Amino acid sequence: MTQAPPAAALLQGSGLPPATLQALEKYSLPQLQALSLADWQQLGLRDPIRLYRALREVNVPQAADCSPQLTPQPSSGLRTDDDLVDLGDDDDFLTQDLDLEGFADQAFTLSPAQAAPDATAAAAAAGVHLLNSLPDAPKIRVIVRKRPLNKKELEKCETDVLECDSLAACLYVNEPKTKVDLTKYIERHTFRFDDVFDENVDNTQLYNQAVQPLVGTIFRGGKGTCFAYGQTGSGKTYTMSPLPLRAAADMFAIMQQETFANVSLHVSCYEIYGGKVYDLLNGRKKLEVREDGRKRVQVVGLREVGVGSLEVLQQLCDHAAAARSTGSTGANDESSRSHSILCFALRTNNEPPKIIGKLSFIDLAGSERGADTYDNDKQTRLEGAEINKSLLALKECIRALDADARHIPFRGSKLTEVLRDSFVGKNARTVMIANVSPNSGSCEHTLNTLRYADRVKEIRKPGSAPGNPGGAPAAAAPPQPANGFAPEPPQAREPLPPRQAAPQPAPVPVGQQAAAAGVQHIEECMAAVREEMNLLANLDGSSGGGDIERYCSDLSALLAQKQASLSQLQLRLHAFQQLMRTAMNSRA
Ligand SMILES: Nc1ncnc2c1ncn2[C@@H]1O[C@H](COP(=O)(O)OP(=O)(O)OP(=O)(O)O)[C@@H](O)[C@H]1O
Repeated sequence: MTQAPPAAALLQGSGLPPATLQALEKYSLPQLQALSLADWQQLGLRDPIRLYRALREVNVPQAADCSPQLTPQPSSGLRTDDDLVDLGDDDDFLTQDLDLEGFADQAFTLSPAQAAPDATAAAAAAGVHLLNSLPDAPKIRVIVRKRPLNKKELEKCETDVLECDSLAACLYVNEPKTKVDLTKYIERHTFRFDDVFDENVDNTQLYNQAVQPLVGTIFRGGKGTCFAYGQTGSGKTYTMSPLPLRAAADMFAIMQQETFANVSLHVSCYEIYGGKVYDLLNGRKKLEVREDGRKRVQVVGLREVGVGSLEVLQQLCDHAAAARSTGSTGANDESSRSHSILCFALRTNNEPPKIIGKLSFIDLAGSERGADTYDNDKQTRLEGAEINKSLLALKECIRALDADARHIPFRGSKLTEVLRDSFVGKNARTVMIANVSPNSGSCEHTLNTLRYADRVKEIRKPGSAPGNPGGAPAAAAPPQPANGFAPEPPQAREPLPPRQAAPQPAPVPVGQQAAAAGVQHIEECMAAVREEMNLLANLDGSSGGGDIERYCSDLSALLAQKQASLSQLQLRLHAFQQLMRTAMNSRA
């Protein structure tokens, strides 16, 4: 313990209770500064929020010594001055509409100093150029990434069932099927997204094309969210893990310009596992999610760390990755069963600090859960049901956001609850990356992933460009940022055709088509039963009124789906009967 002057002496008259001041006799300001609110609580310091505010009022020197470490802390190069931030309790730190005060009137142009030909000016100029070159991101962008066949799949002589047409942003799935007479055939499904990346596209290309525009978004006072969805082993982590570093490199470059001299980058990282939230930068500390008086959801006590370099960020990412939990399931031994969320915040350095932009990267849990329902114990089943619930809720929220719906069902899961702040607001932008495996053995899961992604964006009417949902007129397009920066318009793509996920049957005789329709119906029924079982398993975990209400509404949605499927089958059968009659009449 250091012999520096006790914090108590500097905090006399700050309004802190005598008991707290007495406890502070043991600590210096730098020591306190190096700890989080949670650490203070562990040290027995009462009322940490008041303490934090009192510390803000005194001229707190930079932390030179981080001695009383209670929890694992990434060490070298860390800026600890903002470790004390508690997103959950201080309103100054989270604003519904991000605060661009001080930036609002500034155009991103070179100052005379920046125009001077020295290294600093050149870096600043590069930052200006980079920001100006980033187009505004569309409101919701859905892309698909196919991974290559892996060694194991090649050894098993599995075929590649995916064909990508990147120019047309189309993906074709050649699904191997068996007819009722046991002959084999291929059913071809066509999907179209905002972008389709084949196995030759590397992480750099993916970042530049799909994710980098989000960096521009956050420097213009917006919020960016990028998440990866897909079955276990489809490449979510491979895709997501380099993105934060690449984004941070661009952020640091942009921050070289004078306009952002007073802005610094901060990161937090947490995991949602079984509906509970764990801090990945604070020894997997369990965190509570609460709604504050202004109905804003806060992750209380989440540790946020100032990041001054890519090296430090790399260390933090490694630390978080190691802390992320994996479980063993019947579906995959190394399956990741949690959602991990890494969140960047751009803050001003003045007091109180203001957030000017937020960027979140989410590596979702594996989307496949059917196998868990049968193969594993109750705990695993419950986890699977929780994951299903959150993925369903996520889809519904994005669909509602894209449709500018008045009610967004954020309360549907913990995941959507904590993401609410990232999704809402006129300058919120989302990129969904659907990862798919190419092997024939994964065909069913691949189709499920593509249908999920397709549903996320299906409600955009033909004629509406990405980011301009529902074919709304130009006046309803995302507004210009307040800072005067004029972004390039989102890249125009020809209007999306109506939903194309419905299987296109190969030209086979009418009788076989009818049988195939029957088989498809059986498969849909089985999927619905599995879904119902998941809902029930989930209900099993608790008997709260909210859960029962959710169960009823989920089940009711499922039943509606079943009814629609039955009606569709009846229509198809009727059409087949007509065709058969016509054929028989023409023969007679
Ligand atoms: N585009 C790609 N190019 C080359 N290899 C890839 C690609 N995508 C994934 N892989 C490889 O495939 C394997 C599985 O990828 P990854 O771990 O990212 O899957 P995941 O979807 O995150 O799975 P989980 O849900 O279990 O975490 C890894 O060995 C990874 O290196």
